[in-house]
Parts: sequence; structure tokens; C-alpha cells
Amino acid sequence: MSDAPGIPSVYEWMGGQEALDRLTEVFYGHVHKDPVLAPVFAGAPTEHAHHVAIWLAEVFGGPADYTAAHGGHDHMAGRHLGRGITEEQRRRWISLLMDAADEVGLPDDPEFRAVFAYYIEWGTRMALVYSGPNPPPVEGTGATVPRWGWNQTPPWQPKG
Ligand code: HEM
Repeated sequence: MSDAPGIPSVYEWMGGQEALDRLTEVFYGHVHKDPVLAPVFAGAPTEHAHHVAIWLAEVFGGPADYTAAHGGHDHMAGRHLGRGITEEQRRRWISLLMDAADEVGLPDDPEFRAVFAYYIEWGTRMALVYSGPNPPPVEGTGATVPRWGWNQTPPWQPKG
């Protein structure tokens, strides 16, 4: 959902790609030291943090580079298949990401943090759905990367 003309995108507000890369670098630094999450990400390639930063950029109104060059929505969804993510792991993921947001100095105004937390709550719950026993289809679905603006985002359903 696009925002009104003249209002910066959430992506611009948070500092663009550079801020997102700092965020995910610090975040995955914590993840790899965390007893609950380290085993989950033990096999992740070193570029993982950057790929997630590119995904988040597209979600928050930045360039559509994940769609153009990293496989788009279906690739992201497919990377969670069969992982059986637990609620404890999801909560820890959020907690470490919010710690990282403070550490790298993302804006802390209530509006930005509310939109940010709204997407992260939804996205982590979707990661659990895809990682679980009955995931939605992930190939050729035509699903697009969700876009999060300042306003309410409409309910999302996988296509196909
Ligand atoms: C808003 C929440 C989330 C977002 C935006 C997200 C985003 C992504 C993206 C974009 C990828 C694919 C990276 C690539 O293109 O190479 C990925 C992979 C992955 N995600 Fe997530 N994710 C989220 C939540 C979670 C949670 C809660 C967990 C587990 C606790 C998780 C575990 C993983 C794992 C294990 C991979 C595969 C890493 C690999 O390539 O080995 N994700 N995620």
C-alpha cells in the first residue's frame, strides 16, 4: 500500500538499505551466539543477513530488488519450508531483532516502531506457517513481496 505523496516511505524513514544492512548484521551476530537460535541458522550462508536486509527494504517501500534478483516471495517462503520453527524461536527472533534496532539506532518514534513491529509480528508468524506441517504453496503462486506503509496493510492471502 503506497503512502500519501510527500510522506517518506518507511524505508526512507529508517535510513534506507545502509541502515537495514547494519540492522541485520548486528541481529545475526546475536543470533549466532544465541542458544535457542544458533542451531536454526547454523547452515545459513554469510550473505543471509544481506538477503534479509534486501527483503526488508522491499517490504518497507524501498527498491524491489529481492523480487528482481533474489527469487521474490516464493523463494523467501520456500527457505522456511520444513524447518519446524517453534514459538520460542519466533519470540527470540523478535526479541533479538528489536535489541538490534536499538543498538544500531533505528528511529525510535512510536509510529515507526509500531509499523516495524507490526510487520515483524506478522512476518514471523508467516515464517512459522511456512515452516510447519501444512505450508501454503510456494512455487508459481504469483504472490508478491508484501508492502508495508504507514497505513493499515490489507490482509494477505497466498495465491494459487
Ligand atoms: C519477519 C520475519 C522474517 C523475515 C522477513 C525472514 C526473511 C527471510 C528471507 C528473506 C530468507 C531467505 C534469504 C535468502 O534469500 O537467501 C529467509 C530464510 C530463512 N529464515 Fe527467515 N525470515 C523471518 C522469520 C524467520 C524466523 C522467525 C526464523 C526462525 C526462527 C527464520 C529462519 C530462517 C531460516 C533458517 C532461513 C534459511 C537460511 C538459509 O539460507 O540457510 N526466519 N528468511
